Order: sequence, then structure tokens, then C-alpha cells
Amino acid sequence: MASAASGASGASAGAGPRPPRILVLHGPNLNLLGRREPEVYGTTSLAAIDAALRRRAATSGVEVDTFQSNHEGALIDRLHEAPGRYRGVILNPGGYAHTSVALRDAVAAVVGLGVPVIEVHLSNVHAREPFRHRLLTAGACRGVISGLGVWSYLLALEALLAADGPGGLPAEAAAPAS
Ligand SMILES: O=C1C[C@@](O)(C(=O)O)C[C@@H](O)[C@@H]1O
Repeated sequence: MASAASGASGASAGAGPRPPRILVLHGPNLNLLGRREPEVYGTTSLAAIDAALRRRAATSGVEVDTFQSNHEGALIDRLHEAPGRYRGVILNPGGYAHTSVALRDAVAAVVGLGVPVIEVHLSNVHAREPFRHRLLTAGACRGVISGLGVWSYLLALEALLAADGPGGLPAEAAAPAS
């Protein structure tokens, strides 16, 4: 597991300074956040989440680009643009997390090119309906955070900002001490 992680991230090692930008991708229906099933997803709007991410990243001199789409191909197209442009990607695939082989393949390609992708979910998908327990995209990601609401995004951002270790994540995350 550790070797897979460091192998995936190794492509960026030694390739010069990583771009001071992070991409945040929000999948389908997340444009409705704040109004959509607030008992599940909370009352914070997508714009407020994006603003919080921008504010935090700015304190580290990093810019955040955000993009929301209800269309699988549009998300894939944005992922393809990440190598060389972004130091990392925060991805909430929404319902595509449970269904999309194509999105998973795009994540795997981008991670393989040295860009860490962290999957986030506002809700704890493992505590919900069984069909949400299967995450197709997560297995290709560098890490997954689920169930912490807006903090899922903010903690993913912290990880991407954390260090100039392999893949932009702390080295010990890739190779925990035994
Ligand atoms: O659209 C979403 C939102 C979600 O990704 C979350 O952030 O909790 C969880 C998914 O199961 C769901 O389809």
C-alpha cells in the first residue's frame, strides 16, 4: 500500500516546485448545497465552502480554483487539466462516487501523473444506504475523508498544503512508521 502511494506520487518528486494552486471539483447536485436535504448535508452553501477553502489556502500563499458540474464528462475534462497546473485536487464526486468507472479511471490517470487527488464527502457515506458504501472513485484516490461536513473539504486542503513531501502529503502518510 505504501509503495503504491509513494509510486503514484513519485512522478512529481524532483519535477520542480509544484504549482501554488489547488483544484476543487464538486460533482452532481452539490450546486444545491444549503437547500438540498439539509438534515444530511447541512445548511452551508457551495459558495460558502469555496470561500472558506480560498481563505484558508490564501494564508499559505496558495490559490484555489473551484468547479461544479452535474456532468461526468465535464468533471473528467477538468481532472485531465490538473497535471502541471495544480499541486493537488479535492474531489467530491457526489453520486458518481458510487457509479462511475470513467471518473475513477480519470482519477487514476491523474494520480499516476503525480497529482494527489483526495476524495471528500460531506456525509458519512458508510453510515447511509448500502448503495453508498461502494466507492468506485475512492480506491484510485490518495485518500478519502467522509462524514465531517465542511471539515471534510478543509481537512483535505490541510493535507494538500501540509508539506512538500511525496505527492504533496506528509511523508509519514505514505509510509507510516511500523
Ligand atoms: O451527492 C452526494 C453527496 C456526497 O458525495 C456527500 O458529499 O456526502 C455523498 C453521495 O453519496 C451523494 O450522492
